[in-house]
Amino acid sequence: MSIIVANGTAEVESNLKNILEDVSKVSIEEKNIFKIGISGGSALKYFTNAVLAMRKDFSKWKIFFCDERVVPEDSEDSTYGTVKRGLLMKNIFKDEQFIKIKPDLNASEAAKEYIQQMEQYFKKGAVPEFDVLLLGMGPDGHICSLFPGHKLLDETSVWVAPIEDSPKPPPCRITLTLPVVNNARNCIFVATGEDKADIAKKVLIDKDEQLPAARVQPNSGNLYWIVEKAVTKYFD
Ligand SMILES: O=C(O)[C@H](O)[C@@H](O)[C@H](O)[C@H](O)COP(=O)(O)O
Repeated sequence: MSIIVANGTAEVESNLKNILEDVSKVSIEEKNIFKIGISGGSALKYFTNAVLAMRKDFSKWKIFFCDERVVPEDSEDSTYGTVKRGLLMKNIFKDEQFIKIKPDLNASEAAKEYIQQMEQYFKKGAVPEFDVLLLGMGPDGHICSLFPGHKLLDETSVWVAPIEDSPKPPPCRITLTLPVVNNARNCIFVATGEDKADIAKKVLIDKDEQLPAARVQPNSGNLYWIVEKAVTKYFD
């Protein structure tokens, strides 16, 4: 695990940019495609700024969602909608580069349909191997839409699961499951702000596996934590 301590959010973004440039280059050289899963919240903002600073050819990128809220695309809660209102409109990506949910379905149908879309990009019968999963961590230690104490944390039978009782609104979502998260070639967390200091200590120092973020332990991939200095306040 690499913990990268950044002085401020601009340094968070530049570290993220550097890692994404390196790993996307390797993936495209090896396989002619780069498959990344992105999260909502502040991670999405840092992703957007890192991408805007790159000024490169993104045509080989395919962008998936680590989780998504089952809401219409024009809702402020839609992660894809937020991307669409930002990066797409700046003509950085084409709409077809995004693998997105069908928001008219219910959560259960949307999760199944998302798996079918993923099957076009990952080997059938094997756990999908993302090149990068970009993860945020909630103040309760959640990742994707996998919340502490929720039964979905133990879900191993599907790549993508529905959730209809998310403790954080909106309640209906789909989420990658932990076996998929841990099979990624690179998991990159971004965590900023002093309000993440307490939970970051529990996850990174105490390694409390009740917390979803502490259960991100890639099988053979790399794990990066890009954290602002304030997040490491209780590390000593
Ligand atoms: O679907 C969601 O509710 C968010 O995407 C959520 O999972 C987010 O990633 C974390 O809460 C961290 O968000 P912040 O970094 O903004 O605190």
